[in-house]
Amino acid sequence: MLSLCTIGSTAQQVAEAISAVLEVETEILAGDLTIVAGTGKYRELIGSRDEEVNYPDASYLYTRVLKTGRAFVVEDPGRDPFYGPVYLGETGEICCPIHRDNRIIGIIALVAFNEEQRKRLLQKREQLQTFLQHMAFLLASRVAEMESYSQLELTSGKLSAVLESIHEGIIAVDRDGMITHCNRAAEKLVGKPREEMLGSRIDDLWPDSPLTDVLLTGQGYRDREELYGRPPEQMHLLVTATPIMQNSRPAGVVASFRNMAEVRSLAYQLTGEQRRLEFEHIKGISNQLAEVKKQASKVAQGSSTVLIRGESGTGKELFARAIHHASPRRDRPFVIVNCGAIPETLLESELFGYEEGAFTGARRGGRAGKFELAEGGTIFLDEIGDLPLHLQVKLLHVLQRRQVERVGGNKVISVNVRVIAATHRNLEEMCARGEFREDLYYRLNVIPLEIPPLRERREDIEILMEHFLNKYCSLLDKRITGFEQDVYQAFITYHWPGNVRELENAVEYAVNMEAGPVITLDSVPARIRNSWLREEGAEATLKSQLINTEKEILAAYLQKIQDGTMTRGQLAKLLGISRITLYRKIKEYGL
Ligand SMILES: Nc1ncnc2c1ncn2[C@@H]1O[C@H](COP(=O)(O)OP(=O)(O)OP(=O)(O)O)[C@@H](O)[C@H]1O
Repeated sequence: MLSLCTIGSTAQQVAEAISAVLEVETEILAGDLTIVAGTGKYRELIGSRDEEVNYPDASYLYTRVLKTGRAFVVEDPGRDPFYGPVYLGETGEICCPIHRDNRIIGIIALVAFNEEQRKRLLQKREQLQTFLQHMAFLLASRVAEMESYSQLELTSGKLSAVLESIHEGIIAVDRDGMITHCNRAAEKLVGKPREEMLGSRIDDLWPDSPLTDVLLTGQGYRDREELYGRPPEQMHLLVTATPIMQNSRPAGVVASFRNMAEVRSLAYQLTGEQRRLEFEHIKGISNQLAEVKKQASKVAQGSSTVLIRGESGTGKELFARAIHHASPRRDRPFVIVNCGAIPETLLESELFGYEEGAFTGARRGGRAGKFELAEGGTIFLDEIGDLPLHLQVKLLHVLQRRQVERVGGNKVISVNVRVIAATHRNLEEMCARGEFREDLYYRLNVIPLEIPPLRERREDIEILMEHFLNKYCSLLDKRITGFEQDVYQAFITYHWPGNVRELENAVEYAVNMEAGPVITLDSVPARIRNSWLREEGAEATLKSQLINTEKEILAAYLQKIQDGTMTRGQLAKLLGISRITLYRKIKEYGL
């Protein structure tokens, strides 16, 4: 609660006005007996404390006023037992407490310093006491007023600290649409200093602003997407507008808004794909793979469109992710659209979004497309060869103008998105057959990257096997240390039509099946095992043919030894082998 000291100048004006009219001196004291205002001899004492405070135990006059809350009249200070020291030459006094909310916050006193003044006081003592009570009430009201004002100031200070600290832009307008408040975030989003905004009309700042409707109807709304400005500087905002009602009529509107791209980016960070993928996560030691990685990391820095070609499962998506995460867009969304997996009827709205009422079942308020969701980041258009012709035209427009138009709408939304497309199909042949637009092909093929199939880089197989073995052992909580030699051979010779994806699946299968400490041929998928056994079978036949031939040759010569036409030593020499080897072979073949 504020003290009387806070209204010192008002109290002084009151004291002087009273003295001027009544021709006696006036003294006003706070609850701790500090002299707040005074006339005559008291004027010099303002700010000091009344002499009475030096007699704290005595029930002197002012202490009694404060304790009892009553008014007192002192007819003769020198003889009054409660008056205390008459140190200024007082001859008479009327004093009255100043109440505020059941508490006494001070005293107001009329003091006589000569006989004439004393008479004047005592003659009209009743009226003067009532008068003092009114003055006391006036002073107390002023203190209350000051208190409300300082509370208001405090609240308003807190409120503006809150407004300044939030990330949302805030703009408030009065009933005439004049901007009365705005915060730092609003200055940043709108791109104008607050001095320019305050006092100007919202319509001038934001033509066709939705806030004008709220002023008219008194109906606010939450989280509605609105466009601010004109392309190319147009901004896509998420706005909440709340009317300020007074006597059931809108007296103003407060709008809070955020940049849609930031909202999405936040949503992406909180809920979306977080997997960061770097080039070092793309495993392999082949020169071919190293070359593609080198090219990809070079192009990552720019924002040109990339077209990744390669058979299914070669790692096209992996490369797209690595490019995004090595690029300056790494903290923005990486959005994937598989053009081959989404039904043609849905693909358009998936890519470009739709407006409310665009078709039956369209969501209220419409929905943003993947291009908008990727704002500031990268969109990965997988299986681009499957994009229907009519969407190829639309995509071409988006790539040329960097703007999207939602299905069923006429708003044009600027987008800043890097495009990485991928396909396993032969786009040149498709162009020749008229299935793929040539102009789009050239737009996409700015930076081509070709990932060779696994069978053309067999050096990568062993390292990939070990990489996936570690991955699935930790996922499945298994302790398998490696592969049997046969399994390596089987994997290296297999033709891998499904590329790395097939290899990954094969290792996952084997880790699941294997009960021992190393992966054996029995645990690998049958198609890989059988393919290997067939190869091994072919090898075995050749070996056995050689053995048979060797056997036949040896048998023929042994006949000569039996005939006595040749000795064993001569035969060994003739065949170019040692006598010991000859004996071993005779024994081995049972000759
Ligand atoms: N070099 C590599 N190192 C580690 N993992 C890889 C590698 N190449 C591919 N993979 C893995 O193989 C699987 C298939 O890769 P990805 O999906 O990138 O292939 P894709 O070419 O995009 O396939 P599709 O054309 O069928 O979409 C993924 O699980 C990926 O993590």
